[in-house]
Amino acid sequence: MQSGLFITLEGGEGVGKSTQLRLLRDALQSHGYRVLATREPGGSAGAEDLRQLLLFGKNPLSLRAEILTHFAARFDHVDTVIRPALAEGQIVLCDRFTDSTMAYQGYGRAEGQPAVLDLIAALQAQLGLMPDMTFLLQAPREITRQRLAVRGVPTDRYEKADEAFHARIAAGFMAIADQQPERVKCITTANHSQEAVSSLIMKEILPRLPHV
Ligand SMILES: Nc1ncnc2c1ncn2[C@@H]1O[C@H](COP(=O)(O)OP(=O)(O)O)[C@@H](O)[C@H]1O
Ligand SMILES: Cc1cn([C@H]2C[C@H](O)[C@@H](COP(=O)(O)OP(=O)(O)O)O2)c(=O)[nH]c1=O
Repeated sequence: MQSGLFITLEGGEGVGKSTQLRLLRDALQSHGYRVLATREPGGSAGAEDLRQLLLFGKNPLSLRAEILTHFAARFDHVDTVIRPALAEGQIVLCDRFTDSTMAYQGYGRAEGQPAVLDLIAALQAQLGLMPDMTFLLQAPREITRQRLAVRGVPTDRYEKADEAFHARIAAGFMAIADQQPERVKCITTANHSQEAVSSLIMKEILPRLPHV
């Protein structure tokens, strides 16, 4: 039985997800909550092995193989890390989840082909765990490109993809937010200061928190 709260952060690369995850973890811990901060692809020992393959594998995978590998990692992460933490009443903060598979593989690589979106939705249904809240961080691509340039040269498979791919991903995330407005909150000012973004997110989370 789930009794904790499952919160995910989504958006393109460099939009500030990892930064916000840390700030939220610290803020929630200072309110006395037990928090697990994790990420995808990865987050469990087995899933971290699959992350290496997905991001840095020498050979490309076919689209469906790539989707299934993201989900293989996700099932391990959910089964061995996320679900046990939620069962203990922890707040789980996760950097990316199934919305990223929809956006990157479904809308980015498959350009929104219905059969591919259906496959991802079916795998998500099998997983049987949806985030309680998702924050979609959005900032102009020019800003995130500058941030990534400071962070270093593009390294993994996805960061190296062309601009049209990244535009489809951004549109894909917006489509998901339009379809599920109750769950997905858009943070359209992710280019503002880290503190401003964090307090906006905390304002949304606070009413949903259990009493400590
Ligand atoms: N609100 C912000 N304003 C300016 N720089 C930021 C902000 N949030 C994050 N950064 C910087 O941008 C870069 C990418 O942030 P990061 O949190 O790693 O993004 P993501 O996890 O979405 O890829 C990092 O160098 C980080 O310090
Ligand atoms: C979870 C997930 C991630 N990805 C991609 C998005 C990112 O480019 C990459 C994860 O790399 P990561 O370095 O964690 O991303 P970021 O720089 O945004 O913090 O994997 C998918 O394509 N599908 C997925 O299901």
